[in-house]
Amino acid sequence: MSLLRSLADRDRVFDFLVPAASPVDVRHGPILYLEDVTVSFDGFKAIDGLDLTIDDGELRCIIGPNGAGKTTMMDIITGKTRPDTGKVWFGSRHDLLAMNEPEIASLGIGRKFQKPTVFEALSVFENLELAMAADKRILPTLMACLTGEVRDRIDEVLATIGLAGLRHRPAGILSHGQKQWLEIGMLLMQRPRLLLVDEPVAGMTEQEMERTAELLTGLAGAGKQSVVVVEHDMGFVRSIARQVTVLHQGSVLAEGSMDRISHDPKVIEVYLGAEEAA
Ligand SMILES: Nc1ncnc2c1ncn2[C@@H]1O[C@H](COP(=O)(O)OP(=O)(O)OP(=O)(O)O)[C@@H](O)[C@H]1O
Repeated sequence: MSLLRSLADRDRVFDFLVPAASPVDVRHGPILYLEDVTVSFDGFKAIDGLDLTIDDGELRCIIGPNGAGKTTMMDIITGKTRPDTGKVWFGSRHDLLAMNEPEIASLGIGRKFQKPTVFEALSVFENLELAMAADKRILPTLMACLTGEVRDRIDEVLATIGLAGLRHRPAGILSHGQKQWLEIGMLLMQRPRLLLVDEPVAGMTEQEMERTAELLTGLAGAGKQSVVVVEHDMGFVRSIARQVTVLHQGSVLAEGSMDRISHDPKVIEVYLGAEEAA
């Protein structure tokens, strides 16, 4: 019972809890499109005329000072926060502003929050099994015999996240970094098209950071999913970024390669100067 209760309590929306949706259409455009999005909290504009385009298969880093609106932007994409104005589209078929949080998750938008929330008493394998998208209801998922297809998918994900050797160990014994990879693996079980990842390397060792860089670049490189990473660690951003978007006061201050961004006087003034001084 406690397992079912913890499932219901979690921030994350599991794909198997909601009906399947029609696939994203990226034949003629980006996978994610935000136009002139604005949201106010008690008169304060946390997001102010935000435009953002993410191409299919892209790995994008979002940086910006505290309070720039990064988390609010993720909340808008996943349906947690409803903007006052603007457009938010997933491919050319799905208007995300017309959908609720579980519906958006079922489209294949997975979100990884900063803190890992794996089920510590379950094994690594069982955590992945639980996250499997094959069955849409909880109880049959927990009780069903594993099909070969599910086992294959779990093996594939275990190899991707580098935890194959720990498959039968309880998730509770994993290091912080390994828990983060397991949670990314749980999202991958649902075969997402877009992964939103919030500060993945906070609290990680250098080695874990390197492994996480390989994991995220590999996911986007394989072309099966697009990845949006919000991160403060500039060394990590430098190691993975192709395109970087800098948010400031709820809108885009600058966008481009890491090299271009790090020489932009506006970015240095509001963000990089402060980061390097810290
Ligand atoms: N529910 C809310 N009610 C009131 N104000 C909010 C709410 N959520 C966010 N804000 C405000 O909106 C602004 C943007 O916050 P947000 O958390 O999106 O920034 P951030 O870029 O993610 O910051 P950080 O890097 O510190 O996580 C902040 O000034 C914050 O205080």
